[in-house]
Amino acid sequence: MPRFAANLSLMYTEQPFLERFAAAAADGFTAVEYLFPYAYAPEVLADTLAQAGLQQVLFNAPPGGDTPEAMVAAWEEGMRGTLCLPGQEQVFQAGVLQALRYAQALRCPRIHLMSGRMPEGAPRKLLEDTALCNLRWAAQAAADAGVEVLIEPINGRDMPGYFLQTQAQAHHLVQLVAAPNLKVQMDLYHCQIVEGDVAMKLRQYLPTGRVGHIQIAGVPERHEPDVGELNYDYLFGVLDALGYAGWVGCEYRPRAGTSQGLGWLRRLPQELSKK
Ligand SMILES: O=C(O)C(=O)CO
Repeated sequence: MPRFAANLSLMYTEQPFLERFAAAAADGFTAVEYLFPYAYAPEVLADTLAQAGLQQVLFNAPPGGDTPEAMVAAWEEGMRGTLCLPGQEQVFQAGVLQALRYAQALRCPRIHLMSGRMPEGAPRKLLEDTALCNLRWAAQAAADAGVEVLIEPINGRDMPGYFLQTQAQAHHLVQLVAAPNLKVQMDLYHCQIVEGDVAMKLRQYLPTGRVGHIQIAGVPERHEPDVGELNYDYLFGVLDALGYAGWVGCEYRPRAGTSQGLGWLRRLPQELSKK
């Protein structure tokens, strides 16, 4: 069975952020991911992880902005990364360097670079060239720090105009850059909304070795993975059959209480998550 990480941006929101770590550990998780660490000093987060006995497996580079306040403002204004944005290269690079500093302090092996929303009227080729240039730079900077960088296709219903929406688009960029530490973050929720055929997409892409992280949620409401149009018991079997050894991030909004909603996990025939 896969190894599951709690996503502390969407789960345990009943509690203040720093208390979510202990709550996840109390429910048996040994790993966490979340969107952004920048509102807290890295030492505070490292201590919180250590006290809860958790490992950090993923977080995002800044969505835009160059201070914690500006990053929050950028997110609230709808910025969803700068990877594909011409003219934002310096903001992109500063954000990656900031993320790598946190990754080292938190011993986190991978970071997600959000690709951004397409500016109206911008030619896709220009955005793709910008993304490629930025990815080459980021993969090298991250390799020097021993960290993987990920890009993720995200559905355009949740993020209208998002640059990367299909698995094929993300894998195309990863193949062009051809850096061993650049991979795709495959969120099965987004995959089902945009293109469907999820089991076959797993069978197509996992054997390439280009998928570095998986995330899950029920479709269409992004609740627990035991509700909605995807059959996750079946998909977890597909992951096992394909020998997927990475983490599966639980990036969903609990319907009515995070711990109360973990029945789907408790019913799985294995320890809750493995180191
Ligand atoms: O919205 C998502 O799926 C993300 O992973 C954002 O980082």
